[in-house]
Amino acid sequence: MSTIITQLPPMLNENWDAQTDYSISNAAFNAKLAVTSSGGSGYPLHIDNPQGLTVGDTRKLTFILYLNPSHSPSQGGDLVLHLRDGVKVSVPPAGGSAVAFWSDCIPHSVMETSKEMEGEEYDRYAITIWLPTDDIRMIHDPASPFAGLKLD
Ligand SMILES: O=C(O)CCC(=O)C(=O)O
Ligand SMILES: [Fe+2]
Repeated sequence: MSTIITQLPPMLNENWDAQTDYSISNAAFNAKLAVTSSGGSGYPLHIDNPQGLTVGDTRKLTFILYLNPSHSPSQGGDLVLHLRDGVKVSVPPAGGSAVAFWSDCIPHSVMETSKEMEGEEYDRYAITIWLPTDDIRMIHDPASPFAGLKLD
């Protein structure tokens, strides 16, 4: 995990162009390992950083790594990104897959995990790392093409 935290910001920052320099910080804001058991609750629709600078929250990028090597679609627990024009993108929490999205504007939800099947317990493991920006103008930037995705 520390490898992700140290290598992701420089990797991303090398690839912005002049107009979209999101200046992802080398300082990880926070990280969590979430474990949801079979038949566990999901997350309702939310934005990770809805209040931003009003509460001093500079989180810009949410990076999630899933650790479920034998995941099957019937186990549920998909992350759903709610994009513009009603477009939804489902991300199954399959082991080894990772997803990144803007913490300050992309609404997302997580489907409930299915009840245990044939006596088999299913735990859903997700590591989330939130990366702040060093350029606070990037938080809730109205010029961002994603600005319209924010739910108030
Ligand atoms: O575990 C996931 O797929 C997403 C979790 C999430 O949205 C959150 O912790 O804010
Ligand atoms: Fe979230």
